[in-house]
Amino acid sequence: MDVAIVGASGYAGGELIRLLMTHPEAEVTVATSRALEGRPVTDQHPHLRGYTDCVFTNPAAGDIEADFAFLAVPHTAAMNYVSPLLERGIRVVDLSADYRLPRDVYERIYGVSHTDWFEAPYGLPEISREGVKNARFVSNPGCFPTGATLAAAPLAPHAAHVIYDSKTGVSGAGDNPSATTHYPNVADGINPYKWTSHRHLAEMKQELARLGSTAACYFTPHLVPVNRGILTTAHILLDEPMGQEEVEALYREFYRGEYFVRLQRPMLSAVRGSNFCDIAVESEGSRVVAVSAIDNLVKGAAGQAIQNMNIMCGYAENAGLTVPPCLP
Ligand SMILES: NC(=O)C1=CN([C@@H]2O[C@H](COP(=O)(O)OP(=O)(O)OC[C@H]3O[C@@H](n4cnc5c(N)ncnc54)[C@H](OP(=O)(O)O)[C@@H]3O)[C@@H](O)[C@H]2O)C=CC1
Ligand SMILES: CC(=O)N[C@@H](CCC(=O)OP(=O)(O)O)C(=O)O
Repeated sequence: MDVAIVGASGYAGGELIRLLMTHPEAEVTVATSRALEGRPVTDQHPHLRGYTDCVFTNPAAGDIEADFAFLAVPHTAAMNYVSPLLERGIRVVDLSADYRLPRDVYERIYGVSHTDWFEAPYGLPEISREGVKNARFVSNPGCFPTGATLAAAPLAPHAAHVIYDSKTGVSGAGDNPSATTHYPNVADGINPYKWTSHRHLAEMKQELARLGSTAACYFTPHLVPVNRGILTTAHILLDEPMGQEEVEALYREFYRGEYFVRLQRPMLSAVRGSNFCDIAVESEGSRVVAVSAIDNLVKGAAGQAIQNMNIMCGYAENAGLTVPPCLP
């Protein structure tokens, strides 16, 4: 199957190329970048030298030739590609935020008008796999909502309040340098940002509701001096107290058979480069602390997008996603 990656020069696009190299059914035949048109992909992604001869191109949306396309471009850019691709029979996973929320919520939170909105399945397979099967278009979740929702999901129907506290690596901000990501501003520090107003909060609320929860939901992210990974501590305040054994049994049952969820002590280094989400829980009665670790560029972006492609196309769900993590 020929695969196009739109936005292939970015961090998420680079990860799509890397991971798809080991996919038995998919081959990257189109890698787009406006700024790097005509340059070898390995100029931007030198770690892939020897693995690909691809050259960046810059086709119009209606001229992209492929069986499947990933959109790894910023929100507001993705919405220009979806319909032209679908109209030509190309299946699509969008990694941006453009189709994750109802239109009015999206427009309010992102402060833009959506020019091509329609409802799309939300591709967090461990929660909503059925909607992804046989879909022609899937919206890939945000990185924070992925780790947060997976941490709290088994307890969602029993929760009165869910407070997510996340630590994220700097690659979450993409490869465009800024004052926020400038080395001296990140190194040796832990910086909370958007304490009560991060744009991913709406997605977190949406996913708790999908799980049958009426819990109030709060979220504060922190930038930490690591390249990759999101560690989320979910404080789940329960309606009724629950003991440790009961909580552990609930998580084991909820995630039974889920290849990408491992119930073990979460460490960013133990999931790095992989599509795993590691989760552990501890109960103190009416509060359960659930901690998850993901790689923001893999389970939080490119890996989950490939997982969705696999489900959409009927491939093994872990095809192209079996390379072990790279601790330390
Ligand atoms: N980084 C992360 O951890 C995560 C990212 N995402 C989402 O994935 C998408 C990509 O993120 P990331 O890789 O970090 O971003 P980067 O900034 O690293 O890369 C963006 C890519 O999109 C291209 N691009 C930018 N603007 C446009 C445009 N208007 N039209 C077409 N192409 C464009 C860029 O190349 P060029 O300018 O040369 O065309 C580049 O290839 C974003 O929507 C992001 O929110 C989702 C989850 C996690
Ligand atoms: C460190 C950092 O800046 N992280 C980004 C993560 C957002 C992201 O990746 O965007 P998606 O909505 O596509 O998931 C942020 O907090 O905005």
